[in-house]
Amino acid sequence: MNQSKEQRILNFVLQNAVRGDPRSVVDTIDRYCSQKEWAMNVGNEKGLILDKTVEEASPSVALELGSYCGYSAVRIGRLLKAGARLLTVEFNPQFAAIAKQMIEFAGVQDKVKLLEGPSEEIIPQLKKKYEVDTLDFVFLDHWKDRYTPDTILLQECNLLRKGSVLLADNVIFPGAPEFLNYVRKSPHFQCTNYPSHLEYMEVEDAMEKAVFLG
Ligand SMILES: O=C(NC/C=C/[C@H]1O[C@@H](Sc2ccncc2)[C@H](O)[C@@H]1O)c1cc([N+](=O)[O-])cc(O)c1O
Ligand SMILES: [Mg+2]
Repeated sequence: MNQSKEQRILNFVLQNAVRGDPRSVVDTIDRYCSQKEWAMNVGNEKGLILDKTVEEASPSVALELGSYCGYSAVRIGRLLKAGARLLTVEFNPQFAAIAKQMIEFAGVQDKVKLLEGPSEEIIPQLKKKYEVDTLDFVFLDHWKDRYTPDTILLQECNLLRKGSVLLADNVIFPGAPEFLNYVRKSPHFQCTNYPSHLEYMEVEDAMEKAVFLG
């Protein structure tokens, strides 16, 4: 049975990146996906915006919705301070298996935990089952029509506190118009837009930061 694109990306990392070196894993995925096969990793241009936002938030507990191959889980995990943790949610079993191997190869498995299941099931379990009080940082990069319902669900589950930072990928392409409308109209969020480009392409894209005001 021929391999999936995601398996080919993982194999390329296993053969070309340096085990235990998250930066080399990120760079190797970017090299493969810009030269061989496009894939929906956040990429290096938007990745720099992600890095700066994570460093500024300096989260103790972070959540990622949509692990895919683990690119941004590794990218975020490498920046976390001692004792901090990232929970990354993936519901596709094939992608979850790839992401777990990517996280382990990069050596960030002590900081990054992959939770397998849909976000709407996992989010309500975070407090009791995963011992989360509130989330300091949330990266939204899963199905674009889930951004708004999951942002509402995070609030309903009391997982956000004054200053919690949400960062959403792809608000221009493929686009998340109802999410932009929701957070920009809500009195509970302070929004900032970061124009950029779609990963590995010259297509316009942007990220949106929404800070919860309580
Ligand atoms: O569609 C995109 N992303 C959807 C991502 C989806 C990821 O999250 C889960 S869905 C899930 C995970 C957790 N809970 C519920 C659902 C999927 O299994 C996949 O791993 C996308 C598309 C483009 N593009 O150019 O077309 C560019 C991008 O940067 C993108 O992020
Ligand atoms: Mg994306």
